[in-house]
Amino acid sequence: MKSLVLEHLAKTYFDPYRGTQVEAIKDLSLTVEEGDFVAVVGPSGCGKTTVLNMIAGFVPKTGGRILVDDREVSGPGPDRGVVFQSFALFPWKTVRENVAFGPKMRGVGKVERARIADEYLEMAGLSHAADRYPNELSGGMQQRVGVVRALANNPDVLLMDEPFASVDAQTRMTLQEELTRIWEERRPTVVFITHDVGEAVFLANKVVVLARGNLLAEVDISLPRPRVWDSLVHDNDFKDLSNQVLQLVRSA
Ligand SMILES: Nc1ncnc2c1ncn2[C@@H]1O[C@H](COP(=O)(O)OP(=O)(O)OP(=O)(O)O)[C@@H](O)[C@H]1O
Repeated sequence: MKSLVLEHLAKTYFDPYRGTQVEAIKDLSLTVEEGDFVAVVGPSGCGKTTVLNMIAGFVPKTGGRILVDDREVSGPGPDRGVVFQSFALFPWKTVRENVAFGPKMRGVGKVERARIADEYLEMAGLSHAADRYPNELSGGMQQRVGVVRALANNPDVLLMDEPFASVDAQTRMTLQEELTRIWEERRPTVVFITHDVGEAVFLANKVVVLARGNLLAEVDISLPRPRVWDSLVHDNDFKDLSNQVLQLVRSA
């Protein structure tokens, strides 16, 4: 089953400062199968965030089609969950209320949405923080809440835009391992944008390399799971794949 299909997607911005058009995405076609984990990499300005924002429905496309589960996307919707670099949690709500917010918007009753929130919080090792407020949590914990808040909505596609870029290196590795564990357990369809080639290869089943608004390459990552840094960091296949993707990004 195909969860997400991009067909000849294009985006041209108007740059008001220069008075010129910017072709951010030229002609991009891509299929993401249900339950797949795709990471998108490429040099700064190649159009990664533009693609994600078009899939999310935040930025209107200027050409092509986006299909989620065979339905054409025309704006934001609960079928697509988004996790940003900034945590974007509601500061006046507890962690449990933040996670329960999506189910609440979908009309899920109070008892059931608290149950859903507690289930996801337990999965992310956050049960102890359920009654705390976001400003009482570390950046890494806030980002964990951001991830499970998006998952609790049961989206068809989870869109992640450099979600771990603003936490320290140690926390980032822990979050990457947790995300792979959660993904293996729930198998959501994920599109994950990152600058970090190692992160992309560690997390994904497929790495997509963009270059100047076009698809440059798709690299299958068939490393065994579960993936943990302690073993992968010494793994020759991991090193070879990371080098292959790095060369592609550098040639882009
Ligand atoms: N709102 C906008 N108006 C005009 N041009 C834009 C706008 N947003 C992005 N662009 C341009 O579109 C191109 C792609 O930008 P985008 O942010 O999608 O790239 P990116 O690969 O995500 O970059 P980075 O890795 O630096 O975040 C760039 O040339 C950028 O300057």
